[in-house]
Amino acid sequence: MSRKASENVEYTLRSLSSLMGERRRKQQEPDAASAAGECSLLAAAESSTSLQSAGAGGGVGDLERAARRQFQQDETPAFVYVVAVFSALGGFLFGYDTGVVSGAMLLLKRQLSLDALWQELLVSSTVGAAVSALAGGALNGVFGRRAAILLASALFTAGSAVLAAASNKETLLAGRLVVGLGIGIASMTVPVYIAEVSPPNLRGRLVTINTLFITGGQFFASVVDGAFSYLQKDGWGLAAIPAVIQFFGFLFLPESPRWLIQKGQTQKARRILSQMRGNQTIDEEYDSIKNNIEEEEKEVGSAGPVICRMLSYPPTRRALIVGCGLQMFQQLSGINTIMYYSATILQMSGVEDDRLAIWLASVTAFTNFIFTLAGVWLVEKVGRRKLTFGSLAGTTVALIILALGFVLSAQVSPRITFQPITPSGQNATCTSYSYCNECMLDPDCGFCYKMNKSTVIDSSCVPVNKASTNEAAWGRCENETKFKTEDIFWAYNFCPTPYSWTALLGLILYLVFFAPGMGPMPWTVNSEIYPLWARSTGNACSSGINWIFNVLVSLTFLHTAEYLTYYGAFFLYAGFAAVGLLFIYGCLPETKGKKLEEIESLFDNRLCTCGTSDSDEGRYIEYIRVKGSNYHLSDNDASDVE
Ligand SMILES: O[C@H]1[C@H](O)[C@@H](O)[C@H](O)[C@@H](O)[C@H]1O
Repeated sequence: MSRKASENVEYTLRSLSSLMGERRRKQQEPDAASAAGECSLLAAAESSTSLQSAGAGGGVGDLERAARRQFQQDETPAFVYVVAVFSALGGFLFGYDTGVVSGAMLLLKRQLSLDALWQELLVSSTVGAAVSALAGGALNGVFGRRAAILLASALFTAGSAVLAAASNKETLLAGRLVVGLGIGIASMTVPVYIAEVSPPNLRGRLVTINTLFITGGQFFASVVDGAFSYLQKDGWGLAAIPAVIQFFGFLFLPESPRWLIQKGQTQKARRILSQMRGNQTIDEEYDSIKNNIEEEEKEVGSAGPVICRMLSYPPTRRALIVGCGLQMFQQLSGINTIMYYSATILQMSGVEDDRLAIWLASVTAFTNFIFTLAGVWLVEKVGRRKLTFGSLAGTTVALIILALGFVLSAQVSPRITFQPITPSGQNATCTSYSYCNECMLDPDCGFCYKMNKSTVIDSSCVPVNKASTNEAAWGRCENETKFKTEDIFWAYNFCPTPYSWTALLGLILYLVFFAPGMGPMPWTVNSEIYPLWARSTGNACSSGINWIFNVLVSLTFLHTAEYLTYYGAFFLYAGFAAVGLLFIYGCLPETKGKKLEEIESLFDNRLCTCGTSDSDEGRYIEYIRVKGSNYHLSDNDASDVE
């Protein structure tokens, strides 16, 4: 801390309380000089007319508000937003390409007669993202953030073109792999880049916009899936449009000034930094970044692979554990299972029509998107730590409700009352089950039944048609168009239940709680907790962990459900989430409002002692540039401060 403090030579660091105390004292003195004195503290800001009049005429409250407005205006030139939005197109592509696969698969498995192995290969080709996210660290370090983003958008464009033109499964797989490589690079680079160009008071919000774009991409993909189901075409090629826009946009956008300073390109870095900060002087920020880089080099050295240096230097080792842990718990709390299987959960709630289920799945994606927007708003208000903790606590409760919905449904699971004769040569496993619940958990079987008012009658368990899970392989449910006219129902992967509303409630609550915190915060926090020399590598590792656990959790869901039942699987996720809560409580420090260069010191203490230093939260520090015009006011009122 003392090391960092010395960087701000021109700055006076005071607690807001003492500053406000001083202001109030002066305000109480009746002579006009007090108002003038007060204003002189702020008069260094370039256009301080409004402040002066507020200070002289209105009270301290008006003065504070005017100052806050003034400085917030000063610190956010539109250019930073443009840069953030162009970068976040990478998030949109990440969301679109991961989201579009489920709908596309429904069509493709018929058109190209894909067997289970090929379907799994195509879905899990995002594993390419894990590989490229890990490799993206070196790429970012050597060639810079801008080059990495350009490469990612080129890969997205090429991959989408291959997917759009693909007429066989091999070409599809190649296209998916290329897109997967793009997703991995974008997912680790974009948050880092946005964090590095943002002013501290907006950093959380701007990085969180990237996750907003991810969930926006997922929502858009679900709408495309719905629309394209009428056209019998898949919408994979569409991703090429934003990819091309991003590519051309980034040809004109600048490199991260922090990376440039690290590479010794100081003149260019200065120019870009001042472009990003509008009318602000950048000396302090520039010096602070530069000093920091030099000190880090002295302290940690520059020999050996970055990951080894990170692991042997306690603050970065701790940051890495926190970053990777957050990404792991994000995935272990089951977000992608919820997203991929939301249509099934909705079908359990009585939605019979496939197409309606696809449309309702876009309502799920929309909920995820809208509540991520709440996260964008909350991140600079309540801070990362409280937001993540509150979000995961709510997610845990929602998972328990979801699991209870499945427990109740299992208890009233319809009995199998009709035993059709298995045609010779066919597997008889399905017909040996006694309850729908057992039948539903076997991926080879489905439940065929009639309804008498609200009671299930004449029910049987029969093998599913391998080519289309909408029909049975033989028997009454063999022909989709025919059985629908005869009032016979087919349930694959679910059972009719009167408790479906509990699962539905759990699903909605899950998204409402997960989306503002656990969705975006792992990305946001990772973009800020590593010092510059370790930032690319730290983000590469944590993004890699995110992708590895993403693939693990989504691919194992059906098997987990087979062994543990649906409610077992959701209780398991709730258990992981509960462990995640302890981890966040103990280990995640608050980074809100801090300069990137200050954050390393938050990891100076032994890991998992954050919970004990909570009393520090709520004390806000204000930097005042005595000469010059940089000025930070915390978002919080003086009354928040002890
Ligand atoms: O932060 C994102 C977001 O929450 C997405 O909805 C999810 O699919 C991703 O896996 C996650 O990393």
